[in-house]
Amino acid sequence: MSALRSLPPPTSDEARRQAALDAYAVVDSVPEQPYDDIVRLAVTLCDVPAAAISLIDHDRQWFKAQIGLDVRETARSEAICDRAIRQPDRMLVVEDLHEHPELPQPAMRVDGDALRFYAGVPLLSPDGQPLGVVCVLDNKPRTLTEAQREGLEVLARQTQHLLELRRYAMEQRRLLTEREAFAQRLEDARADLQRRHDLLEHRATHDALTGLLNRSALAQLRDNAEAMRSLQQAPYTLMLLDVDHFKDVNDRHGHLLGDRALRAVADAVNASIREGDIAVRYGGEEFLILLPDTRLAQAVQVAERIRQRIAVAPLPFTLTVSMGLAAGEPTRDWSEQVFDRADQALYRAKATGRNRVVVDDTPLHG
Ligand SMILES: Nc1nc2c(ncn2[C@@H]2O[C@H](COP(=O)(O)OP(=O)(O)OP(=O)(O)O)[C@@H](O)[C@H]2O)c(=O)[nH]1
Repeated sequence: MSALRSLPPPTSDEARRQAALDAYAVVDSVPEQPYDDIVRLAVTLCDVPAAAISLIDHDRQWFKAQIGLDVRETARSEAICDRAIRQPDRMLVVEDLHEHPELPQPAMRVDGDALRFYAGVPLLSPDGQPLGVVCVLDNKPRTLTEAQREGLEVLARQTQHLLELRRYAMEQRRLLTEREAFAQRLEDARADLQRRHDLLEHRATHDALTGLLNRSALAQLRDNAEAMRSLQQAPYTLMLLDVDHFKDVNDRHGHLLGDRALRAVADAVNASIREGDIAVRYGGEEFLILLPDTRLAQAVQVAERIRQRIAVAPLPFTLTVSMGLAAGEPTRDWSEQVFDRADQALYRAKATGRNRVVVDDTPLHG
């Protein structure tokens, strides 16, 4: 039985049909067991030597699964399946192809012989676009029983389900990838924000010229529980360092070299102190260095190292500094009294000739 004379022309909106097929990304995919099982069932059900799931892709038909055929694809022009999708709501049955010279006579062989019998049920997308066909084929004329027709229609519906599952899984993967990309963008933005925050915080607490802590960071020291604990548990030393005749350095060598000299002081300080010590650019050419858990005698050695490093700093002139040191008691606040004593020591270092380290009341070097 066939209804060939009433077949409509090729589907008018081929672009939409092709787009519907493309959405499954199934053409040229690897063989898959569930589709192979369907053609195996079709062969058994209809008692034929060949069956296929054919998808009409541009100018070819491509078999997602097939049994009994000698090719994996053919030109669309010789595909009876292409005729079948022109009446998407019905099964196309050609009982004997020899009686229909108006139909393509495919070159492919069915179990070694020319194709004679064809029955195909169109596969539709949910919005009714014909994608291809589940078909059974034989190399001799024949017909299908009602039960076989119904069974073939069931297999076509199962194939459609498989295709929908495939599209659903792809969509899920796409959404997952999108979500991961979004989460990554969020994480990047968070990290960027953190970097900016860190940078701002660094700028707010560090001196731009020397990279040492600035005075406002020193003011925040009282809020730093760890730093305060170390000052409250062991003797510490406070040092004040002031560059000698720095006004002359600027006047004679210019501000740029003056800046370089301040960086050289910072380098010398950094190279002489240990982790946990606190170095602050306290004013223009004044530096404050806090050495937790350090007795005065040790601190004097550190101060001497700083002074000597500065004396040999790679500058086009000799730079000297004066330093005043005072001991801090763990039970006492480090601020006013200790600072005042260190300041007085510094004053004495200046007054007694500069380029020296003075401890509280006693000049140790000069
Ligand atoms: N190049 C440069 N100079 C600075 C900076 N901050 C402060 N100064 C200069 O440091 C000089 C400090 O001079 P004074 O306070 O008179 O002290 P001094 O010349 O070092 O003399 P003594 O401390 O008595 O040895 C001033 O000329 C300031 O302009 C800075 O960031 N860069």
